[in-house]
Amino acid sequence: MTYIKNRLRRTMMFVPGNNPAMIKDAGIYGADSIMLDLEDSVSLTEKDAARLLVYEAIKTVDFGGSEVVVRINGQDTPFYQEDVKAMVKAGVDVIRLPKTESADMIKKLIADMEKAEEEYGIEKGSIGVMAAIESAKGVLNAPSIATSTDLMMGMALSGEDYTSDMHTHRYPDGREMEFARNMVLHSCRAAGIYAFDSVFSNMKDTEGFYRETNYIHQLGFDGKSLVNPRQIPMVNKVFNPTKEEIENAKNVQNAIREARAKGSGVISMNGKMVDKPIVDKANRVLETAKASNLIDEEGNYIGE
Ligand SMILES: CC(C)(COP(=O)(O)OP(=O)(O)OC[C@H]1O[C@@H](n2cnc3c(N)ncnc32)[C@H](O)[C@@H]1OP(=O)(O)O)[C@@H](O)C(=O)NCCC(=O)NCCSC(=O)C[C@@](O)(CC(=O)O)C(=O)O
Ligand SMILES: [Mg+2]
Repeated sequence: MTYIKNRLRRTMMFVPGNNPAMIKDAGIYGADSIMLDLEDSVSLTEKDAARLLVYEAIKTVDFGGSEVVVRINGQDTPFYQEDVKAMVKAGVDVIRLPKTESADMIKKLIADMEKAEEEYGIEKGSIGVMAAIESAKGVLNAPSIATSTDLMMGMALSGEDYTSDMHTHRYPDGREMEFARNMVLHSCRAAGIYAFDSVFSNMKDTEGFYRETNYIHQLGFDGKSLVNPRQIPMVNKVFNPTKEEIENAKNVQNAIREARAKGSGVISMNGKMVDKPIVDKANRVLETAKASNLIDEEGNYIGE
């Protein structure tokens, strides 16, 4: 496996690293990324067993088209060093560092990965990293964390630990996470990396899940961390462009082509101005549609 810098990353599903049944079938649900977890879903007594299981799984399980990410244990734990070594040796796509609070923590991770890469003869730079932002300190340092290494694939806001650190809870309107969401998102956009929103832990609250997913899609996040396969189609429904949006994007491209042929960079389409930023947005809609297999090579709609 090798880390791919640019790809579709709408859904990143946590899979407990000590659950062989869940790990074995994780690839069938069509998540863009599967995140095998060695941290908080694994009890202290199971840490070594989970590391071995995840190592074997990366080597042997077919995860379909999903990218494989592993959330290792934090740098303040006795499990961290072994986790880094084992995941580098296994050749995981991306390592996710939990509870990241500074650029120095990422620099330490990179140094430890490089040591392991040398030891096991793995190509340097073939494994990406991502940072989970889970505290006030992490949020305030998000801009420097985002730019701490060229191998940074993205950052995720971790709503459960973050709201605990802030002495609050998760509320339906999400106001308690407004500042953190905007800090993480702006840091990611400025650094040109992916931005992931938090898990939504109440599996029964479908309405709440849709409300939150629509909200973070509107803000500009690339995707969301998930805890259950039932959440995958719901996120895709929100993030995938509709047939109407795809048709509109194609019309924008045609309109600007026409305008440029006449020597202009701006044109009116159905009473709305079309210029460069509108064209950039239309291009992004069509790139997402293509990556999600909603249009074919010629741009014809083939989605459901
Ligand atoms: C929540 C629940 C117990 C519900 O169980 P249920 O039994 O009700 O699920 P059902 O829907 O009935 O399952 C139907 C079928 O799907 C299979 N299936 C279910 N879930 C699957 C899955 N995840 N992967 C593969 N397969 C799965 C299941 O095996 C069954 O298969 P089958 O029997 O064959 O039909 C279960 O989903 C689960 O354990 N989730 C993962 C929880 C987890 O990892 N938490 C830690 C990460 S968060 C954190 O740490 C906070 C954070 O750090 C986050 C941050 O940093 O972002 C922060 O601070 O915010
Ligand atoms: Mg957490």
